[in-house]
Amino acid sequence: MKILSKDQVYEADKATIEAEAIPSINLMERAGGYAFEYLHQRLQGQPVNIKIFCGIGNNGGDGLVIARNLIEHNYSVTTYVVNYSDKRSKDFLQALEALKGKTKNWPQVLKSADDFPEIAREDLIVDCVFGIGLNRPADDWVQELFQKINTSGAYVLSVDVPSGMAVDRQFPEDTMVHPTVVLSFQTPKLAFFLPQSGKYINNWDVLDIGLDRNYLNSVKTKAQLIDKTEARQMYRPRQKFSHKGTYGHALIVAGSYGKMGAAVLSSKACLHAGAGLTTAYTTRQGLPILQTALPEVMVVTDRHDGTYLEELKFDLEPDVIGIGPGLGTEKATQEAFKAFLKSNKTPLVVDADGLNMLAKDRDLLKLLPKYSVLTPHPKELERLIGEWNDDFEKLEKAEAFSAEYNCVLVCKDAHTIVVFEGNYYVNNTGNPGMATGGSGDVLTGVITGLIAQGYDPLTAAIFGTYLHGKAGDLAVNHTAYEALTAGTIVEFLGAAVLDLFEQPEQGKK
Ligand SMILES: NC(=O)C1=CN([C@@H]2O[C@H](COP(=O)(O)OP(=O)(O)OC[C@H]3O[C@@H](n4cnc5c(N)ncnc54)[C@H](O)[C@@H]3O)[C@@H](O)[C@H]2O)[C@H](O)CC1
Ligand SMILES: [K+]
Repeated sequence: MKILSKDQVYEADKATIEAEAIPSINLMERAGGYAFEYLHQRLQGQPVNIKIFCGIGNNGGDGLVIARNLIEHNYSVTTYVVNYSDKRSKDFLQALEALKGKTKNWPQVLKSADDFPEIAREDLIVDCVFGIGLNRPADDWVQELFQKINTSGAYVLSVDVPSGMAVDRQFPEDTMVHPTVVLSFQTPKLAFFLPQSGKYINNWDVLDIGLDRNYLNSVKTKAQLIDKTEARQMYRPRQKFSHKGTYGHALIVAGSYGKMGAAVLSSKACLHAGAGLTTAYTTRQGLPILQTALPEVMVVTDRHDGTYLEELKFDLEPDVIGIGPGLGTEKATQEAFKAFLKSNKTPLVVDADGLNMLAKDRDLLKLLPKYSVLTPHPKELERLIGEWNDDFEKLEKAEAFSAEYNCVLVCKDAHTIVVFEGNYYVNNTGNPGMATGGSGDVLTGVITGLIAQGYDPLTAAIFGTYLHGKAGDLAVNHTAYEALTAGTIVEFLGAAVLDLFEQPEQGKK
């Protein structure tokens, strides 16, 4: 699904008004009308006290349209205008006139914290204070209102975006409404998926407000959300007349003393992702461990007898190499890694200590083959690209890094974002149970296994991230977040592939 930027939403707005030759108030009526229907379907006339907080721009105007529709359907509604400015948008004023024509309970104007109403737990809050037009932090007293809403315990429906959240930058934390659900017009907003704002957004829905199809179909967005529809299109079916050679040979370079589990997990994930052959390269001590844990995996070892890798030489011609899990960053390993990179031409997936070694000796970055996949978690990413001030700057820096070193950067997080050639592929699977040791090793194995089969590195990174998260989601249906382990994620990789072709159950999104 395309994730439109703020400018693109305004352009889509304009394109719709032009294509349909309608005044802009019609679009507000449509957006507010659909938002009302969304609420009405769920409320079914329940006698709940609805408090609608409106700003003075078009988001506020949407709130007034929602209020009028609710009043027309006999809901108990109180409307407030949060007077953070004396200006009013044209459509807001029109929506206000229409509301005043329907009720004697005209909106109450709030000018300071003294004017705030009580908010009860049982109330339903409709948040229309700011939409995508927010361009600076809200005034202190308006932020106090957001805090009051947040601590009320009431159900909060934010219209388009949670008020106080900017869609194209990050304001200081804790200044936004924390919604129960966001009903976003036409497109989810990128900030929903970034940790600083996204941590407050647990539920969101997109409301199709009928913006111009031609515009929506042709617009190129920097960001897109990867869900089942997108992932399904990436899947490459197995061929009838195929053999293990068809699906490639993957090499996993991983493990050291006490961290052999990393080698086991990533090799196993590589197998389950469908690589034709998987070989693990590890220390001699690792041999019995891997051979016992995974009879399907071949093992090649360092000829030394140390607790960590001292040499990275093998007499194989793999199609792809996944390198890094559990390797450690001992000097000898670092030297072996450097020597390996100097001569290696095979596509790489680099993770964990592989990334740490790259960050320690940045000259090594230039030795990476084109389109290598790097899979850093936030701390590893910081070691590679330096500190960032906010989530948007992080993405800009990641983009610059990916361009400089010609690599696919998989920025792992609750919503992992794959960054490549100026595009952001935002993953929409996964859950907090996956924040557990070894989960990253599994992702490395999956991406490596997909590249072995012939998926290009970008697709492997995006699709692998999706499958990994989906496996975690399916696994957690059988257990608590707390009890989910990396090993269980591997066990559900097959189910994640099968799920690509399952229709959603009725009534379930
Ligand atoms: N295509 C669509 O999706 C449609 C969206 N609609 C709604 O319109 C808003 C955007 O409306 P806009 O008037 O541009 O902005 P806001 O209502 O978010 O903000 C109002 C106004 O306030 C000023 N401002 C910004 N920051 C501050 C601040 N901190 N303090 C004071 N004033 C501030 C600024 O001038 C803004 O313009 C969108 O989210 C949808 O809800 C349409 O109704 C239908 C089509
Ligand atoms: K809002």
